[in-house]
Amino acid sequence: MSVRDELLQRFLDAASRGDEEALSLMLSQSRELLDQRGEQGWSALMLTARNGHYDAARVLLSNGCDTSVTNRSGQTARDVALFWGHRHIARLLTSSPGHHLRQLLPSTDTEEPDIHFNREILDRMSDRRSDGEWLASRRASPETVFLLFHALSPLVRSGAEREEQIKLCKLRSAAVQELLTSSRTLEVFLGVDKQQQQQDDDDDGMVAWFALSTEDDPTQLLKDKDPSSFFLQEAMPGLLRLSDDDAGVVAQARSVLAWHSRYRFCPTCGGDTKVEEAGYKRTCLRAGCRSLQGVHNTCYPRVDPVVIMLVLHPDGKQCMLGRKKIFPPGMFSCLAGFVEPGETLEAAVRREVQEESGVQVGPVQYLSSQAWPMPSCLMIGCHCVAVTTDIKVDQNEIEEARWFTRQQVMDALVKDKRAVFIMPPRQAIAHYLLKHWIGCNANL
Ligand SMILES: NC(=O)c1ccc[n+]([C@@H]2O[C@H](COP(=O)([O-])OP(=O)(O)OC[C@H]3O[C@@H](n4cnc5c(N)ncnc54)[C@H](O)[C@@H]3O)[C@@H](O)[C@H]2O)c1
Ligand SMILES: [Mg+2]
Ligand SMILES: [Mg+2]
Ligand SMILES: [Mg+2]
Ligand SMILES: [Zn+2]
Repeated sequence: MSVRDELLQRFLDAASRGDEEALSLMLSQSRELLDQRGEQGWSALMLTARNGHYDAARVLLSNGCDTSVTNRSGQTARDVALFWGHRHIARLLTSSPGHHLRQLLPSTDTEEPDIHFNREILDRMSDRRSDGEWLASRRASPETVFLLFHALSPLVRSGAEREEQIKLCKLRSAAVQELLTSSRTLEVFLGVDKQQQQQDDDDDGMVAWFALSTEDDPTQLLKDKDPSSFFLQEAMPGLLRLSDDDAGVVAQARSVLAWHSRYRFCPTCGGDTKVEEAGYKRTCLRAGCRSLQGVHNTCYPRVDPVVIMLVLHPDGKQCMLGRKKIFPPGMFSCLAGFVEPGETLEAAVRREVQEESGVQVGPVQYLSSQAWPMPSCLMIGCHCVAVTTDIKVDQNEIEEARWFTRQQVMDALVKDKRAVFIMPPRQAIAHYLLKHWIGCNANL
């Protein structure tokens, strides 16, 4: 008997005996044993079904075992379980493949999280974007709010309540007259204040917000404005210091402005473009350009979908987190990656996890999303369950990845002195994915 045959025989014997520990141990060393069949064409799952070993069958299922495999008589493990009267095992095997892994996913019937960048205090009123007359009246109104940006950085001042907090400078019409008429200014209509709108549904009562991006020398500009104001230096972590209300507006404004700065010329023919729809469209000026026919998505602000996922261990007790070299020391976070063309979210999750950690993923479940304006990502937050557990990181993308227990995540969350890692900041959806997983455990 070859070494391989001997190993398989030992694995099948463990299944016949219902020895869960031996099964788990052998699978952690050689996963390919999982669906292999012995001399009679019987797989380990069929043997647990034959002998009524419910827990051992669960171990095999939680490792992603294939329930559709048949023996030489064409019976599946479920057929075997029914024949020998083990109805509870038959029921276990009736569920769809991956059912047991799926049970490890936390519940999704929660409120939409109010995380940083996600709050919408403005009604975007896209139907007004082409209403020149209305826009002009809003521009001239003394109530209107103008946010100033330079090189994608908003004009801010230090918050009064907490030192680390910063506030957007909300300028009025009189303060921006010169900027409004300058060819070096780009204007984007952001929307109208929702709260105000509820109180007063008259058109003139609406408080409109605009973003103005200027190419003028910022030091010169600041001289005659509020001396305590400044253009925020680093987007990260700078933008995380904004209040939730301000952050939501900046997510919208900064992403649209970033698109303008990257798409000045027509991506189809390289021609000059003009800005339309109050900053929401760039149209090619070259007659006959293909971008003028049909809907061309390069004419509109772009969003890059990114999947971000908390990978759960098949034992349900651990999760995988990784570190990029640029992270602050000690910080670990969820893996993430850009969705590629022609890919579903689930496929993107599986591919990115496999690329970055070498771990294979089974079921994937969407939880919630977050706007991430650096420059224009949409973070799509998911939980997923691994079907393999050996980590082999791609050093180009990730410095290190590890499995952490629930307790270790709890310790990091409450910043306990026993904490072995630092959580991603509360403003990141990664933080929320971790918190949600922890929260779903009734024992904690
Ligand atoms: N909010 C959060 O909690 C959070 C956490 C992690 C990452 N993020 C954001 O998600 C983004 C993507 O994560 P990642 O860097 O791990 O992605 P990733 O794993 O796909 O790797 C990024 C690299 O892939 C390449 N790439 C492939 N497609 C790309 C595309 N469409 N645009 C740009 N680069 C592309 C580039 O070389 C880039 O350096 C990050 O830039 C970051 O801003 C947010
Ligand atoms: Mg990647
Ligand atoms: Mg990545
Ligand atoms: Mg990628
Ligand atoms: Zn063109």
